[in-house]
Amino acid sequence: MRIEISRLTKTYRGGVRALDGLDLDVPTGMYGLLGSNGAGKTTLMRILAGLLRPTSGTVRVGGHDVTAPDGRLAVQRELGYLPQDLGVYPDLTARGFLDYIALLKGLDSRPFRQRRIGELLEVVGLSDAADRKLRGFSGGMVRRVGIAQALLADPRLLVVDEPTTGLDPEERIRFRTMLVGLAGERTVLLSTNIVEDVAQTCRSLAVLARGRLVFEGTVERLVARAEGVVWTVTTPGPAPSTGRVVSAVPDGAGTRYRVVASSAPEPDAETVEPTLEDGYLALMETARHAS
Ligand SMILES: Nc1ncnc2c1ncn2[C@@H]1O[C@H](COP(=O)(O)OP(=O)(O)OP(=O)(O)O)[C@@H](O)[C@H]1O
Repeated sequence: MRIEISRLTKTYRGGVRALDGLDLDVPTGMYGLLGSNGAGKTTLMRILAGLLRPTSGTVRVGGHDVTAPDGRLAVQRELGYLPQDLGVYPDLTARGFLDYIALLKGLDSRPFRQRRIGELLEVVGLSDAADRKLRGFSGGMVRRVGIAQALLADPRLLVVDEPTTGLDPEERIRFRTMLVGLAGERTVLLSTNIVEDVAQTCRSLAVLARGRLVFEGTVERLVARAEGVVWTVTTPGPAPSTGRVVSAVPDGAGTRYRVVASSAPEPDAETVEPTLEDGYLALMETARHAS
């Protein structure tokens, strides 16, 4: 299910311009949306979900215009949304909570709800915990309940906003692998500020900075942005003063620095293969200097 965004602007009351003339096409499959804090990701997700009106511009999801009342209803039927701050009722069980949300979504038939909820608990790997109260769930388990509620109406578009923040490494990996499994025929739009999550799950991505699109394309293309500008150097002295230090690891009597810089940060620095994180940092450096 394709998302077509054209000249999208959102200015909040008070004057903050969260989206500034955004043009973006999102294809079917798993798609990453990266950006630092305040870049406009949540604003975009909320507009897609029909929860927030843009100031101007158009957003079409599967051909329906989200900004028109008819279109918004059509899109809401096709879209599942996991917000950053999904509130759950700690005294409900996972099954009870999903049943409650299903009723709110208008799934009136009890046998249908029971069957659907059973299937979804299986999909998100929570069948064994289905009748436990949410109070005792880990962060990753709560997010998986969140995905299950987003999938209740079997949407063709799944929008997930920073779902792995605060999860431990194993939960993060399990969660993002589950998202890949859900992509297939669906579009899964994964908004995050964790570069590694996109590197491990998406073929293509967009990067936002201050409400503008600063990159759109494949993961390989963003990695290539850092070709020839990632260096390592080991020194007993302080960190190199040019470029952006990506990592600093104690190494013998000194420290091994990984640096993104347009020229060698030290005479004996050597270039290394870039990662997506390096590509992202190189891009952000360029975007910062351009503004
Ligand atoms: N309701 C609001 N009223 C006024 N300004 C807002 C509101 N919501 C967001 N903003 C501002 O809009 C900008 C974009 O915020 P948004 O939450 O969309 O960014 P984000 O990329 O999701 O950030 P984060 O990664 O921190 O969640 C920020 O400057 C933010 O302070």
